Amino acid sequence: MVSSQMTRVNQICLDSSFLLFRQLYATPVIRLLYQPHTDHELQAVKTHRIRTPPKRVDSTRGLLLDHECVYFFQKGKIMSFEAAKARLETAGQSHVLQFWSELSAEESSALLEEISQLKPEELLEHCRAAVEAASRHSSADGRLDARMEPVPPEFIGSVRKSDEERLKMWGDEGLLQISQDRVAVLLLAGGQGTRLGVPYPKGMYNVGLPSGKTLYQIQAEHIQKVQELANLKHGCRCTIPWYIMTSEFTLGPTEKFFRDNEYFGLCPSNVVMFEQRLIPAVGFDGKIILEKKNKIAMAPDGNGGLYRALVDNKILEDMERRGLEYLHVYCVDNILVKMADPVFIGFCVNKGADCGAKVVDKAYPSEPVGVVCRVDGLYQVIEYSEIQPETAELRGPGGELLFSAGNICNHFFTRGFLKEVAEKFESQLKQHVAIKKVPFVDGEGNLVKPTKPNGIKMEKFVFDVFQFSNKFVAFEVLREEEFSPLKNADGAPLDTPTTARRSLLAQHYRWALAAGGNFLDEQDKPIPPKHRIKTPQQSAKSLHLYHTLARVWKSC
Ligand SMILES: CC(=O)N[C@H]1[C@@H](OP(=O)(O)OP(=O)(O)OC[C@H]2O[C@@H](n3ccc(=O)[nH]c3=O)[C@H](O)[C@@H]2O)O[C@H](CO)[C@@H](O)[C@@H]1O
Repeated sequence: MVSSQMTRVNQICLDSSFLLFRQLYATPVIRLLYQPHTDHELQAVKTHRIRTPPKRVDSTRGLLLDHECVYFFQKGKIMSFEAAKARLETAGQSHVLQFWSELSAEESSALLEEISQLKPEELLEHCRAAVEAASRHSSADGRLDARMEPVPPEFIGSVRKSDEERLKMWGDEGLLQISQDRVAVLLLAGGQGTRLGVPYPKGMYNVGLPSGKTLYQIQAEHIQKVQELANLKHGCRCTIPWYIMTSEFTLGPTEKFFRDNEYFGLCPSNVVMFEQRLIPAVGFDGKIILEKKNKIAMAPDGNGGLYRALVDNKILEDMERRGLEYLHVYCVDNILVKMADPVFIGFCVNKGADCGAKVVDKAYPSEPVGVVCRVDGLYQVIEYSEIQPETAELRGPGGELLFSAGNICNHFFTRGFLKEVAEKFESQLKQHVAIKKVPFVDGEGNLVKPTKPNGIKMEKFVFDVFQFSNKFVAFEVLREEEFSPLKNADGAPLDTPTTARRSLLAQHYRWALAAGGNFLDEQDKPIPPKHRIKTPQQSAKSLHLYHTLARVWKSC
């Protein structure tokens, strides 16, 4: 059995170091401490005839060698306790190993694995930047309000203000690009969804529709429908690949959910899941927070972690290999999201944009959506948590909100632009700071749930690349057709499962009416069209537009 007094703890690579190790030490018996679960590990077990453990499954990734050394896999690097110690010392974080002597073999290997993913220089810089950002956070220095200006109207396309012919032209362009396999969608699904409060990824949520469909299923079916429309119009068999960015918290359950549901009819090779990085939470003293004796408090690096994850996981190469030129990036929780929307894609392509954002008219000044605007002449989103209430309430000459372009986290990027961002600008992306209550272990190893904020979490935002664009465009869409986010649990006034469900049902009701449908009651008597299910923002003008859009989609 594993001795807790380990003499050596090392980390090896399955591909080369593993074999080297076998030759050097001529170790006859190798046993896994956990059930292999990735293809890579299963393959290694077969190739190297590693003895798998009895039914005991550990969360650690370790190999037990018969002379009481614990080795474990980690992407080709070798890490010993000494190396980990040196690494942490360089970064001023030696306290991470303070409980080392108390850890079991499994616990220590898990901690080493975590440390092996942190580069000392980056860690040092991360902790320094976190403390600096936190001190700026509480002062007014970093505020951009005084330098904000609205997006000039000529840079905003609008469903509301465009005639049927123009919408059709954009829709046709979008479908043409889709039919030529040049368009993919990318879902940002690495967030922890803390506000909704469910222990599984948000995309698996069922808002209580009569069909019982989850957000993931609705999205998968949407992809299929757009492919079908393009195929019908152009007589082709096109594919819209679906990239899904997850994090350590969401990858496993998301993969399983898709497998269990047979990818909702999509071809698994066209659903590409990858993981964004996690970064440590930092205390106000610049020290990494330990959430367990052997576990650093880690969180995803924000949805702007996308750009690093695209490189880490070779997604841009995958796009190039598939001949993809345009990417529609969106967030997981908007039940009305129109993925690969031909009108939006066509609009952006037609304008020669390398970067674009869908927006809706903000419903009220304090609505929790970012606003698309310009700061010192560059396009930017100022997040709802970073704008001052006085600025959000500013009004133009006609009484309309000055900063009304509400970001709905629907972005268009060309592959060329993403490549440029990844190569040149990723490291310049702004770090946003959130001061949070982060549970931690105290010096005696007791778990403490803080009553006031004690930790700094740093995040990058997906829209912070707008400033690097050569041609940015915004596209205003109808809220009632395209935006109903699921953020909070039922009981909250807005953005709940109930509001999401109602929005989708109301949309389908309008579509049925627009298509000439009638609704019958239980006695088969026609029910007069009900306008009371309209969402508050609906107007007679937008009702007209549903009809126009329905016609455009039908004719595409
Ligand atoms: C930073 C950002 O985009 N903010 C937008 C986001 O705010 P909001 O605060 O709602 O952002 P969320 O935290 O829900 O994240 C948006 C999306 O990013 C994903 N995610 C988040 C964190 C992470 O590390 N990895 C990751 O993939 C989430 O899973 C989600 O799909 O949506 C609102 C509309 O609903 C917009 O008005 C906000 O401007």
